[in-house]
Amino acid sequence: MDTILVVNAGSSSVKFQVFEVEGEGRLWRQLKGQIDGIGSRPRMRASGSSGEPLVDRAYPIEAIADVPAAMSVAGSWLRDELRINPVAVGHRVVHGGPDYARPVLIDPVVVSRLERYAPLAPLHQPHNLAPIKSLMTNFPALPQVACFDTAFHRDHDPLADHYAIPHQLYAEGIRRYGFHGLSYEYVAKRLPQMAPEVAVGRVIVAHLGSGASMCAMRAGRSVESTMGFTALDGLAMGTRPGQIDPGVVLYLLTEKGMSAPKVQDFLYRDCGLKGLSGVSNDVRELENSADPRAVFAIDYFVYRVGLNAGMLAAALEGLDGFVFTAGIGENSVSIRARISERLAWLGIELDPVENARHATKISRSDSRVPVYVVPTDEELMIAQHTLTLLMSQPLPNSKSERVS
Ligand SMILES: Nc1ncnc2c1ncn2[C@@H]1O[C@H](COP(=O)(O)OP(=O)(O)O)[C@@H](O)[C@H]1O
Ligand SMILES: CC(=O)OP(=O)(O)O
Ligand SMILES: [Mg+2]
Repeated sequence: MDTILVVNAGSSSVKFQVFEVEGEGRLWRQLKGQIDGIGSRPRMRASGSSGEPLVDRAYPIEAIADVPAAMSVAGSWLRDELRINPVAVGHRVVHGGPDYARPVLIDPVVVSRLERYAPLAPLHQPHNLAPIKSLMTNFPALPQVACFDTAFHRDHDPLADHYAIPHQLYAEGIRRYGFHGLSYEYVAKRLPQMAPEVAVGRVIVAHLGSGASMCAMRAGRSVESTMGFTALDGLAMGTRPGQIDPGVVLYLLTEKGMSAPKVQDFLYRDCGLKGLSGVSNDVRELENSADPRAVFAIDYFVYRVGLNAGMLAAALEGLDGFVFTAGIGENSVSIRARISERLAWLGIELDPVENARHATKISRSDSRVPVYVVPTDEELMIAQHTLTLLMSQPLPNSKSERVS
């Protein structure tokens, strides 16, 4: 059986899926799993093709202290316990820089180019590249494909992807890229099946996870994003502040005497919900906490989502639909309700019963703007891109020939 393994390292989770490749390029999901709660309550869960549980293990916080540790636990489980032996591996790589506007078959030149973007995504890029490099060393003939978070946003109008800085810096790659593109691409593919009349219009998609951003889509194409050059911008996140006056960064450097690496660590790891609450980066823990700072952190998150939705509605000059996705967007009934309340002025009216039962459409039938919950599937997008690239390439090993 030919299988494709997909690896998606986020900021608080490692997600993986295994797909069987059938003739004529069809994919069948064999296994879906994740280690989430990294930094709070690590837990590995996976299920098989019919949703049957394969594993459910909780770990002490220090047993899986970071993403590389999670990667190694998940890798051992797939390799040693399940004996997964894929014909290709597809990876989420957060930053494609100015070079990569679509998925690419990985070789050493690609890896060294992608390493240049590690400073632009220090929470992700090194973790995305580590398994690629280790598989390349141990299985040099194994095809690997990189799929980029930035790619879906690459058609932005120059007005949207420039900063107001001299053009020379844009040419050097200092641009507003936008992230979470694989998630938005999945939603853009799924929405026409659910609500074709909405999908052709102006839609805001709120990807609210540990990293969080929103995308303004017109007819399924990204026209604006809350994230920019790096995944620090926009909404407040688990450990990142979101939009912050660059003057604060200058102040930390010049007046507080923090070194540049210290400021980087601070902005990526100690701010956002974690910094504001002093309790946790994990929304589940904040929702269960009575600490006023935890309450404030969620209030802040909701407020900033509302503000940014206003900005994206302005970019779209109106709104025909709103979508929640990712860990918080798919699961938190109360945050969805509170954000929707803030967006009443845009024509959003939630149906509390449908919201509470996590229905696909959670707005009232008379809401001018319909609201949907679309569970994202970045891994499926990666598997599809990987297969498409495999089918267009002559492959080195015979086992993979059937795919092409
Ligand atoms: N049932 C839930 N209720 C509220 N928040 C949840 C729930 N499940 C997950 N989350 C939140 O989703 C976030 C993780 O989302 P996820 O999309 O997996 O992030 P990432 O991919 O960036 O690691 C965490 O803040 C977590 O607390
Ligand atoms: C880009 C980004 O923030 O990703 P994640 O949400 O997976 O951390
Ligand atoms: Mg994610």
